[in-house]
Amino acid sequence: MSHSDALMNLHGSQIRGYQLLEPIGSGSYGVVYLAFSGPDSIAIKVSVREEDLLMEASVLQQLYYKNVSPKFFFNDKFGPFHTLGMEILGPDIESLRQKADFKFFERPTLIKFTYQALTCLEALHTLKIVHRDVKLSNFAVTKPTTPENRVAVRIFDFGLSHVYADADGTLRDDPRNFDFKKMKYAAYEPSLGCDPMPKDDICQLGYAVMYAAGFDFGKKLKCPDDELSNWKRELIRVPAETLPLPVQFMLPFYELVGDLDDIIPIQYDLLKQRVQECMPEVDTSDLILSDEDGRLTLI
Ligand SMILES: Nc1ncnc2c1ncn2[C@@H]1O[C@H](COP(=O)(O)OP(=O)(O)OP(=O)(O)O)[C@@H](O)[C@H]1O
Repeated sequence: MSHSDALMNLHGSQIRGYQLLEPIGSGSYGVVYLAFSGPDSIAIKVSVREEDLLMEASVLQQLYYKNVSPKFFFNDKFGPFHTLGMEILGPDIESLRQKADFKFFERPTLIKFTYQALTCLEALHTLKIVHRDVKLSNFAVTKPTTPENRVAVRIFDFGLSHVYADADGTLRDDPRNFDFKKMKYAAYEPSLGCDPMPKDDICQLGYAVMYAAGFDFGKKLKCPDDELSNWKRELIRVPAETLPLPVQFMLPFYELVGDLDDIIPIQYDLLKQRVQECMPEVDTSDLILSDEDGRLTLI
């Protein structure tokens, strides 16, 4: 059996006293299992990529008290695999988008998601860590705990993350040498070959929000490279003329994203203020995962 087949067939295995049940998600390099020990349930990611998993464990440890990511429980070896035990989250934002009417979120949901996702990125960037893989499927909501099913946005999957600077601000190289030019949804500057920086995470968040609003981002990504690159550049230069219709109402946010650079510190409060300005009546903390007859809707 190959390693990737074995990764999918760990049901019943015991890791650190937890019994693995069914896989609840999988990505390019890992499978995430639901695991139980008595009444406790957690998520365990099992992967063959040691370096990425160690990076992920380190980021989760640093974010433990920030309430922006799943809580870290352990990392360990399991035969040829590497494992990461963490708090179990609710559904990821991409699967919730797929379940939404017409496969896009209503405007208030977009505002709440963007606002809370910015809080997640701020916590990460404060640690001088850049995520580099910001997309809807790398955000999830917490498991609902209140009777009205209130949830909060969390960021996860730090396999591509990088500590981009030392405490004194000296920039650090990543020996893994990922080629972000090949990532179709890379922000404009990384798509030209520049190292991704915090502003690029926010730019990618802007793309994710367009997609969540119903813009056919998949089709855009299939454009020839030159056309795609021009569009990304124009989005920064003249957002009012370039923004797709479903997110025109968020122009104040996109204008500020277009002004970000790598020198001036990012003003997260101002970004969040701009998001709020787009719909002042929306309470950005009031995110609900409604469950009507088993149909999950993020509102
Ligand atoms: N803590 C968690 N709780 C619940 N589900 C999770 C958790 N972590 C990950 N998942 C699920 O597992 C899926 C895969 O996880 P993740 O994205 O971390 O794996 P990956 O191999 O790094 O993926 P990618 O190909 O995106 O890099 C996620 O989309 C999500 O549905």
